[in-house]
Amino acid sequence: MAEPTDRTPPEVDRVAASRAAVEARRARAALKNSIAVGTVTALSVLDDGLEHPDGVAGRMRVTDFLLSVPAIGRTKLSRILDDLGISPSKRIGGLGHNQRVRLRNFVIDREARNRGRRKSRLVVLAGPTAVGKGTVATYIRENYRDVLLSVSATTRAPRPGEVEGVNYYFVDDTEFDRLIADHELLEHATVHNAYRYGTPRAPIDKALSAGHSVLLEIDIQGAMQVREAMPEATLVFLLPPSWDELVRRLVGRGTEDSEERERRLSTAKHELAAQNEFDYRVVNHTVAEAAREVVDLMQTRGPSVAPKA
Ligand SMILES: Nc1ncnc2c1ncn2[C@@H]1O[C@H](COP(=O)(O)OP(=O)(O)OP(=O)(O)O)[C@@H](O)[C@H]1O
Ligand SMILES: Nc1nc2c(ncn2[C@@H]2O[C@H](COP(=O)(O)O)[C@@H](O)[C@H]2O)c(=O)[nH]1
Repeated sequence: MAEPTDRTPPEVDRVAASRAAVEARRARAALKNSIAVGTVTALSVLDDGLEHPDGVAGRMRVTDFLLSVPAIGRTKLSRILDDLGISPSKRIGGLGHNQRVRLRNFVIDREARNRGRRKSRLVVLAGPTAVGKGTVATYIRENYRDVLLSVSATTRAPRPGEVEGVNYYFVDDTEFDRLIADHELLEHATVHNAYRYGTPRAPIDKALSAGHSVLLEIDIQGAMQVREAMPEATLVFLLPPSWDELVRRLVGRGTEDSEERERRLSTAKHELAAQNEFDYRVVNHTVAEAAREVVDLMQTRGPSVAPKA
């Protein structure tokens, strides 16, 4: 669909603009989903847009296109646009020759780097409350023996059934302050504006040196700190099949009162918006399948990765 011109009557402008916006939203959603499951590459969408400037992909803003690519978020976006010499308002179909070449080379390089899925010894699993991070992480600990599941320190009280040193190290504020002061934590954060959580550094260094894979199940602030401290880490965002299912899981778990549930759901909305900052997204339809997808991203050693029957 063509951009509105000065000669277009205002009513047609509005209809055309809203139709274009709907189509662009659809294209962005399709791009996001298809890249996640690997059926369509960003390059094929880009080429479609370059070949057909008036088509859906051609009318997509370069900004929206780049934001649809996993692991490109708003923070990286402006640096990428600067490097490519492309203004944020440009559409794919409106790029000049040199801009086209630079953007295309950028996408080709990126896809070549990601091809075959990057394997890492350190994987960070994050995602909104009640999506199932703890359940998937526990499944991995019990079924994939070569993977060390990091045990965090927290200032929150144990829930019924939680065991010191298995689920968490339960510490008070004074001890948490000491852990920070002595640089014993790889990352730490106050989660849901309530309690403090942190990842002890020493067991991770030891496991990595011994050639084991390590899984961290932490919140998004912590994931970003790990990326800074250890850029070789792979960041995985766990998604619920739907928002309603997320709420069902939170309510069904029954471990928070309604005030705490509201607080967690409000954090969850912000957290879902950060998913493009991650290297991979995995949808937690079933625990075993989500766990397998996460372990697939790790360099695990031989038979220890076989799940129990
Ligand atoms: N694939 C799944 N299908 C159905 N229910 C699930 C699935 N994964 C987890 N659950 C259930 O969802 C609830 C929340 O899971 P879990 O406690 O692991 O979430 P979490 O992401 O660790 O939450 P939080 O960040 O709040 O600690 C639990 O009752 C769990 O049994
Ligand atoms: N930044 C960190 N976040 C952590 C860590 N350990 C757990 N968490 C996250 O906290 C919330 C709440 O956990 P809950 O057990 O009280 O329900 C959850 O999102 C965890 O992922 C950590 O070491 N660092």
